[in-house]
Amino acid sequence: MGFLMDGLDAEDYDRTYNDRDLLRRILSYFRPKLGAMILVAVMIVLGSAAQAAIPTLGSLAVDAIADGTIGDVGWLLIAGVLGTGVLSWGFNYVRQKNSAKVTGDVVLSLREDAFDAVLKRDLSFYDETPSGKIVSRVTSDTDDFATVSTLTMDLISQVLMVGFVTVLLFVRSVELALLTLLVVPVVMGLALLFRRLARVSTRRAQRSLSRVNANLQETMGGIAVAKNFRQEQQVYDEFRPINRQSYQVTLRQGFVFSAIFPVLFLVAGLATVALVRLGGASVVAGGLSAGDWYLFLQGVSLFWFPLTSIAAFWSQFQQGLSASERVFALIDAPPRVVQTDSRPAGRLAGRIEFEGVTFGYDPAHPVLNGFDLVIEAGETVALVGHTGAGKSTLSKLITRFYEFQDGRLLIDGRDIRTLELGSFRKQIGAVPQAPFLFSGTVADNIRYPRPEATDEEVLAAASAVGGGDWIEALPNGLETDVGEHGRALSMGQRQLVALARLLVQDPAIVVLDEATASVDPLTEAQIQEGLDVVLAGRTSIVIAHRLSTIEHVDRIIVLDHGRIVEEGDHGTLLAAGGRYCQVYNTYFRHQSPNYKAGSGFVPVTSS
Ligand SMILES: Nc1ncnc2c1ncn2[C@@H]1O[C@H](COP(=O)(O)OP(=O)(O)OP(=O)(O)O)[C@@H](O)[C@H]1O
Repeated sequence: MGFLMDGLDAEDYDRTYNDRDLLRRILSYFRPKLGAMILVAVMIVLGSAAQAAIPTLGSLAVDAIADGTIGDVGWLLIAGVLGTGVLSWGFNYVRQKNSAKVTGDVVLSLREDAFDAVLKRDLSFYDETPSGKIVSRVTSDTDDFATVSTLTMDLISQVLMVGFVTVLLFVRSVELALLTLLVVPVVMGLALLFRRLARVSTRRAQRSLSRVNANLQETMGGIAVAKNFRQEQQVYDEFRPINRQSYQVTLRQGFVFSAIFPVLFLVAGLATVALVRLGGASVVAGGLSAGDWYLFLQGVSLFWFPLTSIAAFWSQFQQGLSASERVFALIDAPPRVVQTDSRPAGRLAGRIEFEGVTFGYDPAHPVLNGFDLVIEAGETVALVGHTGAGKSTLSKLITRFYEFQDGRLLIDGRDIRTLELGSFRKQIGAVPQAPFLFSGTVADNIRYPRPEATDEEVLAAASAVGGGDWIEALPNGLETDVGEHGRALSMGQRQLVALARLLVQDPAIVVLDEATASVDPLTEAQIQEGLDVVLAGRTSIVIAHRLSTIEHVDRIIVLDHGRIVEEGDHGTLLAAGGRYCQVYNTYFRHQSPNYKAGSGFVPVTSS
């Protein structure tokens, strides 16, 4: 059981809505479709009446055969059955057409709302939630939700038909009708019991499917790396248990669902046997006509079918409900990053001040504890330190990925929480290690932060980076298609595009996570030149991985376990022989042009 349920826990933002709230929320999506739904309801009533009329006509025919009048009324009855059949088809057609439209429209708006909510989520949300799981909520969960509306309409139509049939049965024989109805509470009791089981197993099945999706998504994203390292087998080995878990959980769901029918059919079968026996005896004794008896037997099957499908309905209905719960939870997920005000940031100078900032991804385990740091406007600072020291964490707080728990973070002396996020982010240029390029041309990607930028502005930005020579190396210059995720460009070219993009954005603060991938010396020089141009006049925080960067920045900050252990410029720090030298020996020493294996160590004299 443990293995079976591994990884099927709810997401952080999942919640349980009470039935009333959930229903109210669902109905709010249907309210705009009231007209079409009324039409559907009318068609359901007419269609159900037409369906109930056919066995009645049949029973009249049986009676007519019994009393020998079939020759006179036969054609009339045939015409009646034909007419009712055609009408029934017509009612059904109008109903299906309109209900498909209602369902489609509801899914459309729900999916739009879900996608809108996804776009509004904090960046920490994407840091923590596998994209496959998000995709699954926006696609398959909204689809499952649609089944709720289809099923509800089916249920209403079936309940109505049961109503018509019940009235007919009571008109013919009160005793037999009561006998038929006796079994209803048993069936409904079983259905309700089943409902609880179905809800739990359905939720698990949905979660296991989204786990499969998340795994697939991640695998596809990193397929090149996996293949490079010949890790196909390991990738497969990771997928297998997740897929098997989905199989097991879905199988279990199937077992739960299929268990109910044999039980229900058994109860229904016993009731039919009793009716055949008692009704038959009544016909023989003359208390009931043959036509009535026929109507009862037909009526019972008309009666049972909806009852059993109401029971089955619960399972799918629950599936739809828990899917809608998942979509609403996504839409309602509270933001982590909370602004206390929304004052326009305006053009910032770029002074950044951490004042006693405490932050932990898990608040119980802070990564930063009472952290202080001032970065002056226009200063270029390199953050260095061993892996896990807290370099990315600092940049994620400045870019407002995450909410810190204590202290203050001031930008130009203003509390970062009081700035309107949209205008603040326009002033922040963040460049990740592997810059992401969207499908389209190089020019489209450079223009991305400011779509109204003219061709001249785009060309000027591209030319300013690395002297612009790199554009000539592209097969179609700035019109070169970058391919999916920029795969048609080299790593170095992607970085140059990202730098040109920054120039078009013109932010006051740049947060740059330097690429670790090595590029050829020419591109390296172009990137360095590009950086000089792009960072000039802006406050820059560089998570440094390149020797040429640390040699040129105004100040290097050495971090260790979320604390500043040393700061100063490259020369001074090297001379000091402290913690910086350890970091230098580990990460930067070998990048020197004069490097020979095993050489270039800087002696560490204090730490
Ligand atoms: N999304 C996250 N959730 C939980 N813990 C995290 C998360 N990101 C980072 N951490 C933890 O926070 C600490 C600081 O990580 P951070 O990424 O800031 O280090 P870093 O100095 O940037 O390291 P690297 O050079 O490897 O990127 C580490 O202990 C890390 O495990």
